[in-house]
Amino acid sequence: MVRVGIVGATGYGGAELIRFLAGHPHAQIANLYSSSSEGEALEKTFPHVTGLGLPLLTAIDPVKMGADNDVIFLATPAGVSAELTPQLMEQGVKVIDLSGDFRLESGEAYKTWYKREPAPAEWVQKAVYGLTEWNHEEVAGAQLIANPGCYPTAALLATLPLSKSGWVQPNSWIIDAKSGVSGAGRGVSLGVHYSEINESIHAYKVSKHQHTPEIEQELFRQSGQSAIVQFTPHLVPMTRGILVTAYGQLTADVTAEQIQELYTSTYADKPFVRVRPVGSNPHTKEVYGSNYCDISAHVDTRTGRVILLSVIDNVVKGAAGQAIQNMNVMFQLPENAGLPLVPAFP
Ligand SMILES: NC(=O)C1=CN([C@@H]2O[C@H](COP(=O)(O)OP(=O)(O)OC[C@H]3O[C@@H](n4cnc5c(N)ncnc54)[C@H](OP(=O)(O)O)[C@@H]3O)[C@@H](O)[C@H]2O)C=CC1
Ligand SMILES: CC(=O)N[C@@H](CCC(=O)OP(=O)(O)O)C(=O)O
Repeated sequence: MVRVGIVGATGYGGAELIRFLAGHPHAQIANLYSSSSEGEALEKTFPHVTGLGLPLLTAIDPVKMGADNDVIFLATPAGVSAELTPQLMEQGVKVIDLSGDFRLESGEAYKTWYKREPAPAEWVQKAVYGLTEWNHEEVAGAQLIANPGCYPTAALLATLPLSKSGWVQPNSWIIDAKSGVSGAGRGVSLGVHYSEINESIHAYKVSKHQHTPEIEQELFRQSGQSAIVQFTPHLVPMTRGILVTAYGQLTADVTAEQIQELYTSTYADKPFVRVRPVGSNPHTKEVYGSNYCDISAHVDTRTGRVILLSVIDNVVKGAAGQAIQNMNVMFQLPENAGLPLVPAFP
């Protein structure tokens, strides 16, 4: 059994890690760490985990944590893992970071978009970007995984096959995205106050969102062509789910059926990407609570654009589910071990 430690267990990412790991056939929750609730039972924060026999929350002590776990998930805010990770890795333990601290290769870019100091470059270099479907081999050999951001997961799985094919002008991508409120985490603020967001929708961080350079970096890494993307996130009054609508200018007369064929073959052996029929419109509810990313393609012959639709559950494929998928690959376990295959519907 893989011994798992979770830092940030009292947050949404932590709660979802526990939901999947509690039923994982090859992993056991060995330690739960908290910076605020040391000595408490997690049931006090999350009654929904009552009866799982979880360990009590203990204090974060990076010097001890390496020996007590085979892998540690860091489901913590930006800046925390930059500090903890080097100390943990020096003890040989594997680390899967759900935050953005190790995703951007450029420290300058991190500073610009996250508005804080980057992790030391020598540690950032050790990180493998954990978009499992595209980096399987590197993930298998990694000690440190930078788990992708929620929006980049939905956007990259949708745009990468076409970016690589050369059928779309690289600088033409426009990525319009909508997210449920759990994407902002469990912390309370006016921006997620029920009466301010319910029955309303708004864009935020227009042209300034920290996932923009992450999407551009990975489009370049996988396709070899640099791309400047226009990315606009929106907050919608639902709990979970992301819908990405990606528009790209086609360079050739390509039909939706040809694009469908490209996507079907690209993702043929990938258990968590479902290519939906040409012209269909996936709903976030159809992946709710699951690790799936569902993608469909439309072609508008009038404008010469492809329109890709991509849906995920932000806390699952966008965070905890993908993190466990990466753990499975790192420990040579079945890629879907512990991850539910059928979404909760309705
Ligand atoms: N929610 C989502 O859909 C997604 C989130 N992410 C990223 O994953 C990470 C976790 O997100 P999420 O679970 O939503 O966030 P939450 O705010 O829900 O939880 C974060 C947890 O981190 C712990 N924490 C806070 N400050 C510190 C600190 N200084 N040192 C150690 N631990 C701390 C807290 O637990 P305690 O007080 O017990 O220590 C808290 O419960 C974030 O980086 C987020 O950006 C990525 C993709 C999607
Ligand atoms: C709805 C909402 O607020 N979503 C968050 C998701 C980003 C996130 O989780 O942060 P990192 O991926 O950078 O760690 C946001 O837009 O900032």
